[in-house]
Parts: sequence; structure tokens; C-alpha cells
Amino acid sequence: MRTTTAASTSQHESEAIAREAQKNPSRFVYPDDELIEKPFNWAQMRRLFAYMRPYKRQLLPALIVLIIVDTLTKLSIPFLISYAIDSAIAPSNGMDPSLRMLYIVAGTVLGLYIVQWAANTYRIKFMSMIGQRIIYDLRADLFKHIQTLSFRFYDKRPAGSVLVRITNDVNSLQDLFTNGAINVLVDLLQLAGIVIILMFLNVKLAIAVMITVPIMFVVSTRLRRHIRMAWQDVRIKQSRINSHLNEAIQGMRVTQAYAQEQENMKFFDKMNRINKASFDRASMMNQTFSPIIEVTSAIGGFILFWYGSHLIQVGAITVGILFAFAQYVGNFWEPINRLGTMYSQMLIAMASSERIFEFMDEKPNVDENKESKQLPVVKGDIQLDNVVFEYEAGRPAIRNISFDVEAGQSIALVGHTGSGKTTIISLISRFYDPTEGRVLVDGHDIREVQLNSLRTQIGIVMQDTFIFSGTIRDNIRFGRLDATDEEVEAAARSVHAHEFIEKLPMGYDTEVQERGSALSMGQRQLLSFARALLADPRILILDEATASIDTDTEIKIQHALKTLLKGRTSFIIAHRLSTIRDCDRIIVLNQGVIQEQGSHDQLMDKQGTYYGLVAAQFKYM
Ligand SMILES: Nc1ncnc2c1ncn2[C@@H]1O[C@H](COP(=O)(O)OP(=O)(O)OP(=O)(O)O)[C@@H](O)[C@H]1O
Repeated sequence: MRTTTAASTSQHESEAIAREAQKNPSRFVYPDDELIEKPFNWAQMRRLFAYMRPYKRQLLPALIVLIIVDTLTKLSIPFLISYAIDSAIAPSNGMDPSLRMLYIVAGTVLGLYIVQWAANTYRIKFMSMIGQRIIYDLRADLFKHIQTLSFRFYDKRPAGSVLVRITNDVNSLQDLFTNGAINVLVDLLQLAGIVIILMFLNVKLAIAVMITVPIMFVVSTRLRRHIRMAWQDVRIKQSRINSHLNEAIQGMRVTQAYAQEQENMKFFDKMNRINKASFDRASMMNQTFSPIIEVTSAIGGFILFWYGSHLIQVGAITVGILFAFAQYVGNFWEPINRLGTMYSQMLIAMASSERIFEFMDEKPNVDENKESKQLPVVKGDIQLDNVVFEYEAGRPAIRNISFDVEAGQSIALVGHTGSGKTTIISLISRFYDPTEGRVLVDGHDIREVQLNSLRTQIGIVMQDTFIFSGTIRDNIRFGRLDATDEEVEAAARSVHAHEFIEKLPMGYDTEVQERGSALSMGQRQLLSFARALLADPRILILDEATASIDTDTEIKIQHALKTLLKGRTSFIIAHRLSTIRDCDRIIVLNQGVIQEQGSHDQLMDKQGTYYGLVAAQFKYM
């Protein structure tokens, strides 16, 4: 009954969500969240199990010992008991019952149980240790890889959906590695052992009790696909919740400022309920495995005792053999049941590993190859040669941009919002590759040099300065990790950050929270100036970097900027045009093309777009 209720509730909700999704698609649909249906994939399993390879040496001997101990004890105990029944309790050959023999067998069985218990305890401990290491490796690999992925990758995906793959998807593989993998071997071996022994004891009875196995196999095979799909659906719902949570937490200030908490809660609640319904459905399907096994084992038990007692009556088997059969058949369902659980675990692992490997196979759009050479220390000449760039195919953000910048020059990029300023500096930093044309630094096409050697020579100060959790000192030192404390302080002094840092409770050792929420925008900006100065790059990019600094600080910083820019090629994007007056050249962009360029005075004389922008700013001052 419950299945129907949960399923119909979920369907009802899904329809409601789908209707809302049509009205507001961007909040629901993430491009990588479509249900991917692929057949059970051995290549993928092999790839996953390749993570066990480094531990092969530790794993193999322990595995062999454990398998032997566990399987042998499980297989020999019923045999011993059956022997005790037939030769010590109720001898079928007319001899007297032997109490001594009974004690010996009972003692041996007890000993075997103890050995089995010890082997199992060791197996669990050992596997959980190895399993944790494998998960650690997998997570490290994934993180290492996503760090190499380009801006295009992150443009397409919400941060939460990336997060969920590193956390949830990797976690869901834990069970597979800590319990599953090794159990499969033990269980398969035990099954084979039991079948052989049953056949050896009595072929007819063995066939009779195993008649139910093919029926069970067919039923469970049919269930497979549904279970796998259901678990994929759960992951998708979870990914959506996480993506939404991430967005909600980041946008909490805006939510509270607009008093939209209730609206947000309603939205979250809906997603949460859908997630729960999806989980209920999947786990319910999962649970159908056990009842199938139980019913089948009950039928098997009935056949055993019905046909077994008939065989005793006709003298084909002894009571001891029937007892051994009962024990073995009991032991037979146990591994099958576990294999069923294991199969579900594999299905979950399939869904998760599919998503993990999808990320791992994602190639960085901005890549280097074996021929990429180290960019030598540059002077700072920059050339854009007929550059076109499209974020989305067919919609160029910039078109046919060409300009030459000599080392040491300062260039301002000016233009209305969306005119392509940030795009140009993203191309110079090689966050993206041009769709057409080339970007050259000191005559080297930047696609042909190693990324690291390029980026270490470029310093970028963005408007939305990223402050990491850690001390103020750590944050400045992020520019150059081997800088001494004195160098950190000197950089801070040069950009007038030292004054406010000194006033903080612990000075340079003050801990700033993630994203520097306890610092003002202007203070964060000063920190990033110090960070850039410390890095001492040949090329410096300031993207709206002075926008959040008050006029008073700005005057101070203008001097600091002069020091910062001296001898470096620099690109400055500023809406506040007073800050770029002294630049060697001002490039005015309009809808992705260069409209005019020249010095401040030249452009003012020309009375074109730049003149219009300056006049407009004056008017509102
Ligand atoms: N990640 C992106 N994906 C798709 N389109 C983008 C992306 N980033 C920018 N664009 C588009 O490219 C064009 C140029 O954007 P760009 O950010 O370079 O403008 P900008 O001059 O720096 O604007 P602003 O002054 O507002 O920062 C715009 O039309 C913008 O919508």
C-alpha cells in the first residue's frame, strides 16, 4: 500500500514541480542533471576497482587467508555436525552412540566458530581501513582534476552540483569498498562450495532444493533496471537540493533584505519533499529483494523437508544428511541475500561512479600539451590579433579585436556594461581560449605555453576579491607563498592596507572568516592589492578594483597604484573614469568591438563615446 501512496504523492508533486519548472526553468533544470540510462557497465566497474590496485599487496594475502578460513569453516561445520548425528547420536549402522565422539565434534565445532569469528572481525577492520584509503584517493583525484578545469566548466555548473559529486557521490562508494567488494568473492566461493557438497551428498535432493534459484534470478534481473533508475533519481534530487542550498546560503543576505524567507522556505520544502519521496521509492524497491529471497527460501525449505523425509523413508539418505542439507541450504540463502544487497550497492555505485567519472573525463577547455613550453620571464608586450570570442556558439562577446601593448604601458578598458571588457582580460589570462585569433605575450602565443608559467606572471585584482579563511597574513601571502613576514608587511604598507590591519585585534594574525565577511569591501580590496604587489607580476590586471574604495582612500591608493603599476604592463577596467585619466591608452569598447582608442586628452578632444561617458559621469557627480 505504502508504495502506491509514496509513488503517487511523488508523482503528484513532480507534476506540480514540472509545471512550475516550465514557468521558471532556470531554478530547476541543471544541464548535467538529466537521467542518464546506461546498461550495467563492466568497464566502469573495472575502472572503479582499479582504485584497489595500489593496495593489492596488502589486500591479496589477507584476502586469501580470510577466504580460506571463512569458507572452510562455514562449509565444514554442517558436515561435522551431520557426521556427529550419524555416527555419535543416532548411528545408522546399528553401533552404540558415542559420547566421546560427540564431545570431540562439539569441541571442534566450537573451535571453528571462534576461528570464524576472529577472521570476520579482522576482515571488517581490515576492509574498512583499505576502503577509507580508497575513498581518500578517489576524492583527492577528483579534487585535483576539477582544479584543472576551465572557467567554461564552472560557467555551466552550479557550485552545489560540483560539491555533491565530491561529497555524496564519493561517500556512496564507501559501502562498496568497505564491505561489498570482498564479500562478493567470499560469497561466490561459499555458494560454489555449498552446491558441490549438496551434489555430493545427494544429487536429487540438491536439484530439488535449488529449483527456485532460476525463478529468483529472473525476478531480480527485472528489478535491476528499476532500482538503478530509482537511485539515479535520488542522486539527481539530492544534487538539486545541494545546488539550491549553496545558492540560498550565498544569497542569504539578499533573501533577508527582501524578506523572502518564507518564499524560499516554500521552495526548499518542495524540493525536500520530492527528495524524500524519491528516496522512499528507491529504498522500497531495494527492499523488495529481501522478501523475494525469503519467500523463495521458505519454498526451498518446504521442498527440502517434504522430499528429504521421503528420501529418508526409502533409505536414500540418513537423518544426518538431511540435517546437513538444512544447514547448507540455510547458509545458501545467506550469501545469495548478501549478493542481492551487494548488487544494490553496486547499482548505487554505478550511478555515483558514472557521475564521478563524467567529471574526471571532462577535459579542461584550456589545456596544455606535451609541446607546451615554459614561458620565460617576460617583458610584458601584449598583442591581440584579430580576436573573436563566443561564450555560446554564434553569439560573439567580442569581435575582431586587435591591439598592441608595449611592455610597461597602462591600458584602460572602458565601455558600457556587457561591452566585453572582462572578456578581454579573461582571454589575456587564458581563462578561455579565443574562438578565432591569437593572444601573444612577448610574441609567444599563450596557447603554446605552460599555464602556470603564464599565470604566475599575471596578477589579477578583481572587484569581488576572494578572501580565504585564515589570517590576514596568509591572505596576503597567497600572492607569493615564500614571502617573508617583512615582505608581507612592506606590501601592505605600500598600498595603505597596513593602517587598518594594525587596528585589528590581532594585527596581521587576525583570523578572517571565509570570504572575509568581517572586512569591508574597501579593506578586502586593499588586501588584494597587497597580495598582487607581493606577487610582483610583470602584467597586472585591475578589474573594477577601485570601485569600492572611498574617495579619501582612493587618493592614497592612487599613489600606491603608481608604485604598483610602475614598470608593469597593466590593464585597468574602471567605471569611475577619474581613476584612469593617467593611463597611457584608453580603449573604448562597444558591443564587443573597439570603438575608439587614445589617451584621455586625445579622446576628450575627439568628443566621441569616451567624451560622452566622462560628461555623463560629471553630470551625476
Ligand atoms: N560566462 C558567460 N557565459 C555567457 N555569456 C557571458 C559570460 N560572461 C559574459 N557573457 C556575455 O558576454 C558579453 C561581454 O561580457 P563582459 O563580462 O566581458 O562585459 P563587461 O564589459 O566586462 O561588463 P561589465 O562592465 O558589466 O563588467 C555580455 O553580453 C555578457 O552577457
